[in-house]
Amino acid sequence: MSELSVRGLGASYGRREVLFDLDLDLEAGEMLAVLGPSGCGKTTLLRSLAGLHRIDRGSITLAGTVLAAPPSTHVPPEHRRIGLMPQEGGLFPHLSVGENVGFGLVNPLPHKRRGDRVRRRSRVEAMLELVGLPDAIDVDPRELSGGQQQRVALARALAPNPSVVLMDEPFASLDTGLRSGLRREVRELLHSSGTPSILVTHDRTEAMTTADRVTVLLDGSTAQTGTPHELYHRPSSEAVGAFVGEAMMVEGMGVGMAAETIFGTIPVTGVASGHGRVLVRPEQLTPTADSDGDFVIVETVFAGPHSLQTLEHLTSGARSTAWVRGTDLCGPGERVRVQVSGPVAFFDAVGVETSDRSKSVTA
Ligand SMILES: Nc1ncnc2c1ncn2[C@@H]1O[C@H](COP(=O)(O)OP(=O)(O)OP(=O)(O)O)[C@@H](O)[C@H]1O
Repeated sequence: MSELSVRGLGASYGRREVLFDLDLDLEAGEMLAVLGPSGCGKTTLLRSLAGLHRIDRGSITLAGTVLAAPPSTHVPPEHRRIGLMPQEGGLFPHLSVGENVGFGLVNPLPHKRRGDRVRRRSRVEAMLELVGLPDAIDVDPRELSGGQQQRVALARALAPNPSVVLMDEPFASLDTGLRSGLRREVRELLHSSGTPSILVTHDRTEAMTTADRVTVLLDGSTAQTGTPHELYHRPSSEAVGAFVGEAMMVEGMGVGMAAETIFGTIPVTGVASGHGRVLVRPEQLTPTADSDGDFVIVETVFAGPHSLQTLEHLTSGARSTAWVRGTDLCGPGERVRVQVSGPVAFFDAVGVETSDRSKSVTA
């Protein structure tokens, strides 16, 4: 059974519907990324899970307990056992680091607070130790770097021992170098504490390199859920394929386990028939100098370890791009033949991926 299960969730602002019929499952101990473009409803989803936004339809269940199922059930945020790590940390500037981390540990009933102080301090110390800031308890959070503030925010989210941690673009304000280091750190911390988590992001690299599985949210609904590898190599639609990585859509004629394209006959991930399109990634193309080749190099852009070449198909004029390695590359005007290292995903005329296996990972 999933730790957190969302079924048919609908949410709106006034009469404007933002989330539609959304399904999502978070398994015990995993990190799930919710990846989607700006405005697709990611924050609304997190706020709905945390109980800060009332949903219109569907249900949210945590470890077998229904948290929301309108119109009858709406468990308030403080009773959900869900930790929230907002964008930019959201630390209280008038409280010390220790007071921030201990904020959710104060018993709201005054007569139950006796003995709490010692327990609370020891929990705060343990959390600060966990996130690598053991000496920061009395520090003013404004004196910390962006990365340190995010670690305090994680300590605060974990302190009440939540069943799930939700993170809303937690690394967005950090510079690139710090971001990838902290991503790895947070991932390891959450895995070692065994707390399942949801990471909301519009950054596909962040989602694909950090999470165990990724849910792609497009236009307010789940487009596909799978491992990063599944989403990249077996996207269920052209839109998902293009959203998770650089992609070219090339006309093709399905002929069983392969498709005929301008690159020749390429193996496909499923079974293909009729007219459709294949999704080709730039790193799958290998141009080789050949005076009889079907393609001509239009441009080569040096980009460090790889160069990006633009190729034009001589007969159709169709352009494609290839990531190529090496220093002795063909230059503009040179003829090349192009090999594709398949298999590639084939989409039929209505844009649906034709492999049965990919459908099994589609939410
Ligand atoms: N309080 C609000 N009232 C009305 N509309 C809102 C409100 N909050 C968000 N919206 C709208 O709901 C839609 C989804 O917003 P949401 O913030 O959930 O998207 P998002 O995917 O998190 O975007 P971003 O990545 O830019 O933060 C957007 O079109 C937004 O304009």
